[in-house]
Amino acid sequence: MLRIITQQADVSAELQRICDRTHDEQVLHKEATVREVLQAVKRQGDKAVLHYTAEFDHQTLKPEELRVSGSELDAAYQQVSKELLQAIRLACRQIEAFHRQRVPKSWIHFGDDEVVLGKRYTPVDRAGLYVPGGRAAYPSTVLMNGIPAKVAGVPRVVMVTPPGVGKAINPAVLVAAQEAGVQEIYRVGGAQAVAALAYGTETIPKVNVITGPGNIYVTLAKKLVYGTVGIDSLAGPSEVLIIADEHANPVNVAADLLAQAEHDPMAAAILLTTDAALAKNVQVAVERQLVDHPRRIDTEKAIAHYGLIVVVESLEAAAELSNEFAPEHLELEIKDPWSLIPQIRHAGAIFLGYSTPEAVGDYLAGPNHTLPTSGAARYASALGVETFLKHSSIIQYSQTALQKVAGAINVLATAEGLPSHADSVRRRIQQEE
Ligand SMILES: NC(=O)c1ccc[n+]([C@@H]2O[C@H](COP(=O)([O-])OP(=O)(O)OC[C@H]3O[C@@H](n4cnc5c(N)ncnc54)[C@H](O)[C@@H]3O)[C@@H](O)[C@H]2O)c1
Ligand SMILES: N[C@H](CO)Cc1c[nH]c[nH+]1
Ligand SMILES: [Zn+2]
Repeated sequence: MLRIITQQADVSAELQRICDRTHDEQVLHKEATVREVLQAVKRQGDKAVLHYTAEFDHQTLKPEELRVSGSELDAAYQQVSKELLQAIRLACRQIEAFHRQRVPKSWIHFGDDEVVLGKRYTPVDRAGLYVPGGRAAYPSTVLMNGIPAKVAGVPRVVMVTPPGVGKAINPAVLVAAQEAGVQEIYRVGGAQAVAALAYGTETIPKVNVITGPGNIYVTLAKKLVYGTVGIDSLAGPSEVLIIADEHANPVNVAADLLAQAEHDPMAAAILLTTDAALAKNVQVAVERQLVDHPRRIDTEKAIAHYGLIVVVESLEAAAELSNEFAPEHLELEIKDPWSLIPQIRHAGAIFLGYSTPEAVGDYLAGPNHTLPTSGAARYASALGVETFLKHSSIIQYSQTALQKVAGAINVLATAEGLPSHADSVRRRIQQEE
């Protein structure tokens, strides 16, 4: 049952508990498992990858089966319906159109005294995309990761995803990969997949950046390999926070809460509402919608542990609580959503109005659905083209320009106790004189 509390109760502490669910003490034993997997893959390569695939995914693979073959890729097109292929292609077009807007561009500025300054963007050489596959198949995540990587111009893009029953990968995932231009796919998931991408194995190449969402094991692994490789953000178990007023439809609000809760027993679903009657009606609607839910057990777990309805005093109070939580997805199911926007400071994606279910963003609105969770939206953002790019600063000085700043550099270098810095400038000035 989805709990209802009022704002008088210690709401902030309760929201913090839900927010911290992936980095609290209860996940420490999972972190120990992940550390063990990372170390083993680093030392033993494919052997460890295959061992953990047998242990956690219950699939016994030979090393040569790790990479998805060309014939399996071709066959996938025969296994998906025409409607699914059309939907994937529509999503592709919309996601690509969105991500092509405002791609960071290199720039150069020619200033006085022949000083040239700028930034030069270059893609990483190799990117590794993690596509989840434990509890559901995610062709949409293939597109959300593969398309920005291709738009960024990454020369080698590889994808990992867990093997399903009979070692097979969901054909929709394989079709989505090909539509996004990704051909190099390995059947491995969890922490062992992240480790393989971070350290490289005999079969799986080491990459420069690992992107993509995943469950607690994947997210902890990404956190631990950060530094050896870059990562997009900590995009862990899904979450939604809905701010709703008395005009919101309780059945729709309930459906949106369940749409995130159904991802994972560690998913979070929170409603902040100014209307006590709506709170009760949503609670009832959630129960009803759970009755025949095909993913009932996991979804109920998420709702029981990380679900909450709070009756708040005002929309402003709701916005403040939402900022404390910093949700992955924020829905504003209120009459004038634009009026609340200035108060929203931290959210991965914001969905405005009664007719914008979060699912539209999950699949095909265009913006990326790989988003920071567990409070990471306070400092991180959606995956984007820039995730696959880095920039080098460009600096060129003429002799005249150097002469003008030599004195100041000398003072700064002396203050820092770094004489060779000062010397490297002074020598050039003296050479000219
Ligand atoms: N934040 C985002 O942007 C976003 C987007 C899409 C999905 N998601 C989240 O991605 C996740 C997908 O999770 P999933 O489980 O379906 O797929 P997954 O691929 O993330 O995880 C499955 C893998 O977890 C590993 N694993 C499972 N149990 C284990 C155990 N006991 N010990 C060690 N490893 C274990 C297995 O190796 C398996 O391959 C969900 O939490 C969903 O909410 C987040
Ligand atoms: N809601 C997920 C992000 O938390 C993305 C997704 C993919 N498919 C369905 N939903
Ligand atoms: Zn979703």
